Amino acid sequence: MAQVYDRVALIGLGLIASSMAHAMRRDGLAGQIVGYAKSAETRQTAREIGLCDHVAESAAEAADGADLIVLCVPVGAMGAVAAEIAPVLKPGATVSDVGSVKRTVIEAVGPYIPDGVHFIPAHPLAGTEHSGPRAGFAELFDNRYTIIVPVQGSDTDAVARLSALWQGMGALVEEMDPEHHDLVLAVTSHTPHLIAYTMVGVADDLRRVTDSEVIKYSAAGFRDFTRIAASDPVMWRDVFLNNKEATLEILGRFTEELFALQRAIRQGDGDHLHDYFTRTRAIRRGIIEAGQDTDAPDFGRGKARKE
Ligand SMILES: NC(=O)c1ccc[n+]([C@@H]2O[C@H](COP(=O)([O-])OP(=O)(O)OC[C@H]3O[C@@H](n4cnc5c(N)ncnc54)[C@H](O)[C@@H]3O)[C@@H](O)[C@H]2O)c1
Ligand SMILES: O=C(O)C(=O)C[C@]1(C(=O)O)C=C[C@@H](O)C=C1
Repeated sequence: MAQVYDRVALIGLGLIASSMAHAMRRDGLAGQIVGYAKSAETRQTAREIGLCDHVAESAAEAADGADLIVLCVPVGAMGAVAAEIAPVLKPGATVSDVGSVKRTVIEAVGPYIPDGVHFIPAHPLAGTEHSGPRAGFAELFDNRYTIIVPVQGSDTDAVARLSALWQGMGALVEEMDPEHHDLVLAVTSHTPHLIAYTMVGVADDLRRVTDSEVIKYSAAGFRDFTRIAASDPVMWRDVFLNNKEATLEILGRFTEELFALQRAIRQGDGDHLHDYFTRTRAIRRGIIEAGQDTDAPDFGRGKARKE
């Protein structure tokens, strides 16, 4: 694929930024990649592994002269970074981000974007429990959705160009409005993470109390919970503080269902349990039959990735 942007600045050099750097290089999508992270240790690591063409000493130095600036920092840090880079943004440049929450990021960053600069928030629905500049890999976004969340008056050419970059990095691109994004992600990502954190905490408490080996002998499902619960605490603290309304709404519904199942177990109501599990099994099967399982070997064939 041809180059999409001349100079790309990545602010924050963790899992997502480093994966973007590898993916952009794999496909020659950027003429030059400049990076910056707050911690000197991270900047040093990025230099050692040759992650970018240049590692800057400030966010403003990285953003200066860039055609695309992508904010890859925890959601709670987006506004401060936007304030820092605002004075050096060149006319016609695009500022984007990869934050897991969209409405509060738009509120925090939007006011700093000068006239003549495009602001196009985005969110790749891809990740791992690892963080930092060594965690990235070029294939992270392959066949995964990236949600672009255009703000009012977003320039269509600038949106198309950013979409082309994400498609070049292997992603399937869709657009959503911020409120819808935050609600969908509260269901599919944020609340499930909270449940995993809770379950791992409960198991850990139990281990201490009984001195049994619940974690050592955990089966596959629980092992997945522990993987998710190993995710970066700063990132996830910021997700919940910034998607309060939607996660509280989904948690409320979750708790109601959980109480109903708890009552069914207590009362020996096998029909309730059987009906419930039959319904949830049908959901998984429906996803697979509809060809919506992005892990299926033939998913997205011919849609996004070039062979
Ligand atoms: N990890 C995931 O699964 C995942 C998936 C999609 C989107 N996201 C979002 O992407 C963003 C980055 O997540 P990540 O997983 O790459 O995190 P990470 O912890 O791997 O990296 C974050 C980076 O930001 C830097 N940083 C923190 N505050 C900063 C500041 N004020 N100025 C400059 N640099 C700063 C850190 O030094 C680090 O290099 C977050 O907003 C997160 O919500 C994460
Ligand atoms: O696979 C994982 O480790 C993830 O949790 C990735 C995951 C997700 O919930 O799917 C986590 C947060 C993001 O904003 C997007 C993707």
